[in-house]
Amino acid sequence: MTAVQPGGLSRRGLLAASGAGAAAAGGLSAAMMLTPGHAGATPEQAADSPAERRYDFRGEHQAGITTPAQDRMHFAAFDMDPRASREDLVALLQDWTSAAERMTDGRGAGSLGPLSGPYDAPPDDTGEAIDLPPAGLTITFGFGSSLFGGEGSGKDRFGLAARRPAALERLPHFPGDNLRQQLSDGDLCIQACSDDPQVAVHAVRNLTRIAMGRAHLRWSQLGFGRTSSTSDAQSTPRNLFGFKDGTMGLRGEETDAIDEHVWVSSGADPRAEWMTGGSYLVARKIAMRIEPWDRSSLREQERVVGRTKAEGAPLSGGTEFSQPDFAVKGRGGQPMLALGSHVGIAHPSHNDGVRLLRRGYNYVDGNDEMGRLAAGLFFIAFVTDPRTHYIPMQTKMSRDDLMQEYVQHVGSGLFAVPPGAQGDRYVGQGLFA
Ligand SMILES: C=CC1=C(C)c2cc3[nH]c(cc4nc(cc5[nH]c(cc1n2)c(C)c5CCC(=O)O)C(CCC(=O)O)=C4C)c(C)c3C=C
Ligand SMILES: [Fe+2]
Repeated sequence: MTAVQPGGLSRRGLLAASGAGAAAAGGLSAAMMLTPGHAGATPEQAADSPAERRYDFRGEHQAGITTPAQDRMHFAAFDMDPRASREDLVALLQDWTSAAERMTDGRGAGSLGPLSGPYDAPPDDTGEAIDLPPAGLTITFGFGSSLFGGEGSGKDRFGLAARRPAALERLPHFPGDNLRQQLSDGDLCIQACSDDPQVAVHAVRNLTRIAMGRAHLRWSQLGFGRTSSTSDAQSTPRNLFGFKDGTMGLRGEETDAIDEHVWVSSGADPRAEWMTGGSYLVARKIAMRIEPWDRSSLREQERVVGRTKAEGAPLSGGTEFSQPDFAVKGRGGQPMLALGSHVGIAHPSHNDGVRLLRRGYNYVDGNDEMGRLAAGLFFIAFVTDPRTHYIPMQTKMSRDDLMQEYVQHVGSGLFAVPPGAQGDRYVGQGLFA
């Protein structure tokens, strides 16, 4: 996904152009006072300044997948309202498409903006992003299996059962899972990522407002501090265990590997040809047992991860980006890098060559009544097929991963992410053709 030249009227431009305070005081529609023009970044600034960076919403694939992972995330899952029809669903996706296109371009969610329109009506944007550039905002939409009805998901309310992808089943129960229904599943999902948390929250808030009467929030999660790198240009961040995370993640620049492991190819599922160019989003809310971890020795922590805490190098030797060597033996003939370490379990050589495009975030939801941090990792991966690229690896992890002692999966969701909306199409339009 490339950063694009800004177009249209930015939020900052809107404020400047509208003379909003005066308009409001005089009871005028500030929309009438707008003049064309743009006060946003030049392409050079867009390239140089993370705050001014913007990504085109439209394209072959949805943004927010191979886009360089931003630092903040707001993820939200929605259920359709009980009385909503297929026409309501289509209209919602059309409205979400136009709002997402506007907001990722740094404009308000609606055409009038936060300070315009009839004085006696609610503004079509909530306003907390006035003056804020998009900071690389991407908005990515997905469909949950319950949207399609049939096969255990109830009535086919939207006439979609025949087009449900075979890969879009509810994820199975894994040993050790302690899933809460109020943190799992959903008919629809939105992943909003930005380098500014207020911009990501503004996007989800406005999309939720737009959905009113058609769909409602089921659960949501804020994330800070990416735990992955999806571009060669990014340095490796650290997770809440204090380890570098994302060293071996798939990078957007590896286009052949991305085609193989991330995008759904034509012919992959005759029933769901509409998914060509799309992907599957696996979301797992993973609580981390921070206090026991903090009381464990550095030796134990490195043994569990399989990498050094300082540099993130495999325990078999080398530097951060050296390949692990599981044959290297240490004292007493024991492998330097335990096969049960997290890296040992997850390495492609032990998973039929599978690689994941991970896009997770740290989270802290305050603390529990015992004074323990309610913290963890909101794991997101985009995969070509969860049946080959997630379920087998998670099955092994939940059984054999040394890290399992320090984590517990509490939320879960699998969503079909349609290809990007091109031309004047709306996101997911192929599903309704
Ligand atoms: C099923 C997939 C995975 C889950 C769930 C998962 C949770 C999880 N991971 C860490 C920390 C690290 N993971 C690292 C590497 C790594 N993890 C997965 C998959 C899952 N992780 C993969 C495929 C890999 C790459 C393996 C490889 O190719 O070698 C690392 C090492 C650094 C890196 O390569 O990114 C760390 C650290 C936590 C804390 C966590 C759940 C809370
Ligand atoms: Fe991992």
